[in-house]
Amino acid sequence: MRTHLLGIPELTRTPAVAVVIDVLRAFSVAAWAFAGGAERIVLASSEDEALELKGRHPGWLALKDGPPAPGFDAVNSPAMLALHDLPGRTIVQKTTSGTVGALAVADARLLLCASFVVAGATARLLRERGAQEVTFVVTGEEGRAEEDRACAEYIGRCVESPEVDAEPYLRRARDSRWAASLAQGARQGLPGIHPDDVRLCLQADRFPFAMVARREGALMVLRPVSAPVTPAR
Ligand SMILES: O=C(O)[C@H](CS(=O)(=O)O)OP(=O)(O)O
Ligand SMILES: [Mg+2]
Repeated sequence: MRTHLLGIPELTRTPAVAVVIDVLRAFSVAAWAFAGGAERIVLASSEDEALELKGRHPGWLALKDGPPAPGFDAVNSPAMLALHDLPGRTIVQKTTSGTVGALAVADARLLLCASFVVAGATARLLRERGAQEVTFVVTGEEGRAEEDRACAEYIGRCVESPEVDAEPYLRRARDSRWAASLAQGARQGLPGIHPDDVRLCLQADRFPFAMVARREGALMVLRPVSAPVTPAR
């Protein structure tokens, strides 16, 4: 499988197959939300759109990154999201990097959103779909975020090999600038960051599903899709 790692500003055309990576924290949060029973996640293009959707659908749960904000129910923290009643819920998510990256490749034929916790399942789905060429959108730090690059490289290796040691990739993510920044934010008690967030994000293959984004009417919707276990190439 041929792979390309591109930052959001480097996207000049829509790839046929795109895997949008945001380890810290948007697509780890999304995975934990599905594991907690959430039905779907609507990827909003702006905070205003998220609030407008929430206004029209009061049962939806509006989530944004940064500190808690008026009108929003949740923050972009896997640990704090677990405190909400999630089964069957629709979440509207807007973050600085992850959701922006997904919407930048919304017209891809196959669009997956991924992080370490769904990495193995993402690789299995790519293998099942016979992907020959994949563009990984490295959402953090304009394509330089080490936690996202490590995750992309791990998924790429998992497509090709039956057994890949996740530890070197996780170590790169643990040593990343944004992991350190979140850990420091947690120590300082900054709102919107929980001390368990980095640990919850940096677990390889925790969940058996991949996450597929598709247009559903006017909305871009992310849903979990079970990924069958198939032999590596
Ligand atoms: O909430 C996060 O961890 C980040 C915030 S920022 O982009 O680093 O300012 O958002 P995300 O879109 O999940 O990377
Ligand atoms: Mg990020």
